[in-house]
Amino acid sequence: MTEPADAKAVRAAETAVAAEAPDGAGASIRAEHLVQRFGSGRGAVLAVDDVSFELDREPARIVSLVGQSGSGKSTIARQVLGLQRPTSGAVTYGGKDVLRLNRKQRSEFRRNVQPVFQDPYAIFNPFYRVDRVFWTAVRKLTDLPNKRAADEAIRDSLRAVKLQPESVLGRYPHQLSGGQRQRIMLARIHLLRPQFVIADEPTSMLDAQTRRGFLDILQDFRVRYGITTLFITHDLSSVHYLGGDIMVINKGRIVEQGAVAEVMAAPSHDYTRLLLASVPAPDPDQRWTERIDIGQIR
Ligand SMILES: Nc1ncnc2c1ncn2[C@@H]1O[C@H](COP(=O)(O)OP(=O)(O)OP(=O)(O)O)[C@@H](O)[C@H]1O
Repeated sequence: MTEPADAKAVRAAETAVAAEAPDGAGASIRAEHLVQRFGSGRGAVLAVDDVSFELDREPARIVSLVGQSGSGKSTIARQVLGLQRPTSGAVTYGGKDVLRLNRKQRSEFRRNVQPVFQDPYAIFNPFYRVDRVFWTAVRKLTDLPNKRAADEAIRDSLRAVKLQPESVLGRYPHQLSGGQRQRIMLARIHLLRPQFVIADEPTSMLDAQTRRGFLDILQDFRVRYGITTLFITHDLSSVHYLGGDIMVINKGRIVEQGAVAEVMAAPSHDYTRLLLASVPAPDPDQRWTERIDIGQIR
């Protein structure tokens, strides 16, 4: 069985050695003129078309990347995580190309930039208890002094995302709900305290109440621990709820960006207006599912 791409990404994020990881304070992530072309000739797809942006640490922010299915969002997430080599352009962390980091810098990057994906089930190995997710992270990415301290930290992290340690530890992934599995990934983030979270459609499989809880935790992490999140979604209701900044992507190009409140109040691009018009209400409990016709928009 081939390993799911998301599991590979989390495993890659765990190849760091904690002892080697300096704190990288103040480092920012920059996407510089990213282009991604898949295939060649008539079948070629231009998935990402000259995309640039910066994710700062101070102040910590939530930056949402919003667009329809196929607009290039996941490709950008993979580029930012160093999992996809751009056709041209680069992603830098602390001023260095993420694909050209030396061992020590890569270790720092892997520790400080953590992914969260849509389907946490793909991350878990069904044959192991969920505890393993934490113990692998503890072993590879933290410098907790002993087993007891690690166990306490894991339990703290579970409580921080409103999970009862006793009701999840010792269980297998299939014995938990989708919302619980996704919270476990948040608990893992809480344990690791990275500088950045790259969250690719993390809430699209969750019901309304669980989704709201998830968004509240991301916000809490920003305020409490200064974690900046790139929140990738096609759900404008969640973006409205989160606030912060928004980048709107259409056919691989960022067509509009700015503060969520401003862009939503006065969108300047036709595509953003269409997206907004299709939202039933700016409330994460009312999910945005309608398909819109973007054929005319450039
Ligand atoms: N490895 C690949 N090989 C070929 N084409 C690809 C590959 N990955 C993505 N694409 C294409 O690139 C375009 C952008 O895909 P991407 O997954 O980045 O979009 P997305 O906005 O994340 O979509 P969704 O919201 O459905 O996940 C799509 O046309 C997709 O088919």
